[in-house]
Amino acid sequence: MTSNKKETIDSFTHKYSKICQENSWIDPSLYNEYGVKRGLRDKNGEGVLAGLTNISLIKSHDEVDGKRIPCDGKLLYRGYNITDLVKGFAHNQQYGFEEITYLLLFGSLPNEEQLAHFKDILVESRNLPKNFVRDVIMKAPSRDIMNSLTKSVLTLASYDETIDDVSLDNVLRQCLMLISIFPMLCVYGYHAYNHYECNESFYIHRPDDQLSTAQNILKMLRPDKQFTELEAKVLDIALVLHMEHGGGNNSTFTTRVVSSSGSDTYSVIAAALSSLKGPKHGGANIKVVEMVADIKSHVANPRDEEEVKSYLTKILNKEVFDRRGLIYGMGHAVYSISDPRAQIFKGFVEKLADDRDRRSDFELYAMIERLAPQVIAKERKIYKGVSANVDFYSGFVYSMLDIPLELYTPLFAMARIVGWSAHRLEELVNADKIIRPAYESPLIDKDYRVMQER
Ligand SMILES: CC(=O)SCCNC(=O)CCNC(=O)[C@H](O)C(C)(C)COP(=O)(O)OP(=O)(O)OC[C@H]1O[C@@H](n2cnc3c(N)ncnc32)[C@H](O)[C@@H]1OP(=O)(O)O
Ligand SMILES: O=C([O-])CC(=O)C(=O)O
Repeated sequence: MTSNKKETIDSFTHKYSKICQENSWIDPSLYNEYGVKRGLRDKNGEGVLAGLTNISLIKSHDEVDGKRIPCDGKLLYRGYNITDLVKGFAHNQQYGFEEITYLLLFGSLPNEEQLAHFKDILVESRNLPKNFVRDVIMKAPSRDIMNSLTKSVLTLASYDETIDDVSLDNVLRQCLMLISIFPMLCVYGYHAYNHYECNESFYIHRPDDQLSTAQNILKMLRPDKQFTELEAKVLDIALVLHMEHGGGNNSTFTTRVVSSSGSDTYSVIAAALSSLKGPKHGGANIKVVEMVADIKSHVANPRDEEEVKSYLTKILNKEVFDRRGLIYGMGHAVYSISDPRAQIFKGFVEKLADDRDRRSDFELYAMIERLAPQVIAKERKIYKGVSANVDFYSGFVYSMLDIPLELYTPLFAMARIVGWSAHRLEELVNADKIIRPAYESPLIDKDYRVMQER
């Protein structure tokens, strides 16, 4: 674009964005007047009921004498406590991602034979169309691997002759294919970016049919294909913790909404990915790591609580960092006292940090986790507690596995594709009704005026 053209457009958008701001503004008091729940949530954090699901259950409070009393967060996948599931496969020295995929999609834990067969099916489903890496992934590589993943998903639709068939067996086939190829789409997308934009060497390692999803991610990522058992097990747990979180989280609700219009699997998943990458949702894991780096580079003594507190206050007041006023990795739309997934991360992050010589970083994270709720409560009106969410420690864990920052949110997607798939199937089986909430409007009638009279 010539600099003249750019100036013309910039001056138009500068002027008209102010007009948009003025004409789009709705008096916040009208939300109360019309009984509209901002963000579809009550002030105490309870979401508007939008559906029923058997896939997972999230508990954040107890009902005592008709009152909501916040409690430690609890998450059940198909009725099983996430903490027990993780303990179960970790105790058996197994990888959990494939087993929990089976559980979330089909509703029950697999026996050995069912799991072995299911793993074979995932391997069989892991097929990229001929030359897809060359023709799609290597074209216009971007630092934003979520966008590159979305591009790949939408392009895959062109290779599917039954794209519009929303019968369950076809949708399940499409979902299994996406679940098994997401790691390739993300890791190869990163390699293309790293080569073309960062001048690094380009290599494509193929996944190994005998390895688990977590092992294959590390194998495809590393130049020498090498990783330790501990690294792969830690990544596997991280994947399991991110697989599913009810029907109401922003990306799964998007899955439900777009599925309800009758759209195809590729479009549904592209929409869910677009939701997940937002910094208030899955994109927060990148932001947390950037925020902690920013704190380290601006606070003279990161061990000094008062200095860290004062910097966190500046973040909240939009004076520093990305000036959005958010302390990333803290707070949740549902949980108040704790997010069980953050607790599980915390259970092993300290030991991992000691192993990796990152003790001082761990201490800073732990300090932020302790101070942020106090700072947020002081500066904002809090109706329920604020605590660390799943995104708080995940990025730190990935950094200790030497996973590049660009892949943090894509890793969330590689796991959540399973939850989205289960919800898409559940929506198609049960609801079969277009989702269409209502918007109240304070508009008044205006008389139309022809162009010459305006
Ligand atoms: C996988 C996931 O999606 S987990 C969430 C990942 N996102 C983040 O970590 C980003 C930081 N956190 C946030 O932005 C928020 O906590 C959210 C979006 C997750 C939840 O927001 P809400 O549902 O509005 O939470 P809640 O009702 O408890 O918030 C009360 C007030 O505190 C503010 N608040 C909550 N958490 C934070 C935070 N981390 N930083 C700054 N302000 C916060 C809210 O903006 C809200 O203020 P408002 O009424 O002026 O809008
Ligand atoms: O439930 C939410 O709103 C966000 C969340 O934690 C998730 O999707 O994992």
